[in-house]
Amino acid sequence: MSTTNRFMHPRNMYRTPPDFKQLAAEYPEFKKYSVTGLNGKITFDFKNQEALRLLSTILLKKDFDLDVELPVGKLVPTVPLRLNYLLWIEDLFNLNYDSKKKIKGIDIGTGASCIYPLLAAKKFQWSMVGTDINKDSIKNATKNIEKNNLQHLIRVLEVSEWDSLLPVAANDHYDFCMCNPPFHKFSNLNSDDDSNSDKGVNCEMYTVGGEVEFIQKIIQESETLKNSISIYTSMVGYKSSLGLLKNKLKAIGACAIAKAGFFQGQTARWGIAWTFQPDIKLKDFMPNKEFQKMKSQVKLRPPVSFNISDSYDSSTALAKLTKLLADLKMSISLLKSEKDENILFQADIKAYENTWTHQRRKRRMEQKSNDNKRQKTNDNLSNESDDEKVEQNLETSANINALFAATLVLRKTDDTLWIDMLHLDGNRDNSYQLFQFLKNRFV
Ligand SMILES: C[S@@+](CC[C@H](N)C(=O)[O-])C[C@H]1O[C@@H](n2cnc3c(N)ncnc32)[C@H](O)[C@@H]1O
Repeated sequence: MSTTNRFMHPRNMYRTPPDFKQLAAEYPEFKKYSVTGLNGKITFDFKNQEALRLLSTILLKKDFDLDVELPVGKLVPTVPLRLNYLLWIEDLFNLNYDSKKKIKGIDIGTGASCIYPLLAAKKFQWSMVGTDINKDSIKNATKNIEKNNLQHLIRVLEVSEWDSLLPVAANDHYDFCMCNPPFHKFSNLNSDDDSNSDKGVNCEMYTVGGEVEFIQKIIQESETLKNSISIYTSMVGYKSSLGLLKNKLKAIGACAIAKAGFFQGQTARWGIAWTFQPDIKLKDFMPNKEFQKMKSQVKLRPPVSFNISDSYDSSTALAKLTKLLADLKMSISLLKSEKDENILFQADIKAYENTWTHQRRKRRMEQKSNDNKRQKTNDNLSNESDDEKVEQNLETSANINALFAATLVLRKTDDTLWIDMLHLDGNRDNSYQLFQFLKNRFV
């Protein structure tokens, strides 16, 4: 799993990226946009819109058996992001509904691809109404629905910019609504402010007040429609919009509000959901936060220990350990051993820089840099620049946060000397490297 894909939804099949080699072998047109490196690895040109169009078309066919036409000049929908959003909505239904319940939803601004209704119908058998203001998009969306024989589950509606965003008649009930709104404000047109955004035609990506105004309109309509839709949701393009929208929802008395983070490749998007039904539960999906929580839960770890070679007695081992720690420029605060005679040394240690890997190389480089400095000083004796001093100060202040901290213990049981590292906190790779470094010097 690549670093950027580990925050995808756990059920998102693209956590394991597509096998580009296999795609190039199966789809000859794919080769046009991929380059085979000397190591045989295939790299795909993700910046090229034509390449992305082809990739999305292939993935929809291969993984969902959907025949989809993505017209030139229209937004190219990337499949992993669309799936992340739908899977979160599915999570919300899993929390509230029994799995057999038939689900009915609205997709505001379905686009020329009609991607959300197609995926929702094919993958979950949800029945969907998609809306759009663009005639050509509606035409192409209809074509895509017919090509896949999904007319019994999907209907599209051409609406006007001035109509309500939610086409809900009196006595209608929908289980949810979703929306991938035009994110940008018209004032930002051509400002190139989001290099990650999918390239689409203007009305697909731009709207008068940007996404906040667009979603606020959904919020206002929801205030009137209330329980006619059980769960209201929208995708959010800018994280900064989330707070504003949440406040608005609190002000109108939404019973529950939840947020989501959709992370895929280099693109991050967010989601917001709300309900006016007190019996509906909502839950956040913030995979990056859960990852941070998991990391902090492994802070306290069992001791990592090794026993010291017989060639050391207590005093030579203690002398060597204190010298090593001093040479490694670690911060050491000695801890009282609570009268346990077997504990020869106990201290909280903190490392601010990695001084234990590539020691020989570092010594050589230090030597070289000292020689250069000496030469420079000789050339220009009293001319140490203020810039250099500033740089040194910056370096020191940048190191204020420790790389990791641990408690280090040297103890004796029977006739054996032990070193333990416990309560490891911070960068685990670095702390294990230090552990290995000490072990190599004592074993
Ligand atoms: C960012 S695109 C999303 C397209 C598609 N849902 C997707 O995810 O690829 C936004 C869509 O909203 C449509 N749109 C803009 N204003 C609208 C409105 N007032 N009512 C319905 N759709 C609208 C645009 O034409 C465009 O197709």
